[in-house]
Amino acid sequence: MKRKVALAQMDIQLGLPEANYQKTARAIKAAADHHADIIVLPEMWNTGYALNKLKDIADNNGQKTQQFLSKLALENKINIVGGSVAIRRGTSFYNTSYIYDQTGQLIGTYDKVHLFGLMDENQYLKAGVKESHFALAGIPSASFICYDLRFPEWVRTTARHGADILYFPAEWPSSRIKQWKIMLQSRAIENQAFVVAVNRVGTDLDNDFNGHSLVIDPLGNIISDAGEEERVSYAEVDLEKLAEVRGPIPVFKDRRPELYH
Ligand SMILES: NC(=O)CCC(=O)C(=O)O
Repeated sequence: MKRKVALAQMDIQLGLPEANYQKTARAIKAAADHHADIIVLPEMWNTGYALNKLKDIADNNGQKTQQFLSKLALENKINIVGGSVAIRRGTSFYNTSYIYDQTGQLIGTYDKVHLFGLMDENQYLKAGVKESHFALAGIPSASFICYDLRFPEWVRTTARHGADILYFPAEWPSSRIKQWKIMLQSRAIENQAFVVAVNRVGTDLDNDFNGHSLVIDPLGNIISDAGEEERVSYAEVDLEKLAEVRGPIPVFKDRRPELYH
């Protein structure tokens, strides 16, 4: 089974949701025109890291984003891993993913579990507490958000329930892009899964972002690197490869969880 994945490596307008919704809609339509099965968006694509303005610009209960993604998924017959958006739920703010299938049904949600202090998330956001599992385009999958990448124990905790593709939407600054690549390759190898990771480009008040959205196979080979420009990039994932990798080295079967503390 093969699937074409589109990676929306976008610039994000800081604190300007309307402009970002419009750009995201264009990216989703472009991916559908290229006959992609799945499109993946970056982290916090509605607001960027305008965290001190969340009271005014966060999406209330994620309602606008949910309607927007559902409609675009259905109209364009495309599966959407909705990166993440800043939302308000009750009196708290979250960094939240919504995942839609191509009929416009919400099939997964995820609140970022590990908040990134260097970008002040811990001052403004509440952390999630749950794993995300979903079957998208017929593929058992799991999603994380950016800094979650640095916690292999969390990725493993989720992946051990079975995930053929691990999604990592991000706003990962260029100063640490070497670490981004190495850790994404590591998560792919150790979990014997494809990794699809979408980073933004552009700048905000504190950071420069240079993309390098990646698709990585279960052996850690980079299948596609979107480079440093704003673009929607495409890659094909061949799920047959999973059995070839997992058969001879069955790491999930060989785990010794009784020894891990
Ligand atoms: N938005 C994020 O979570 C950034 C994480 C990051 O840059 C890191 O180095 O980790």
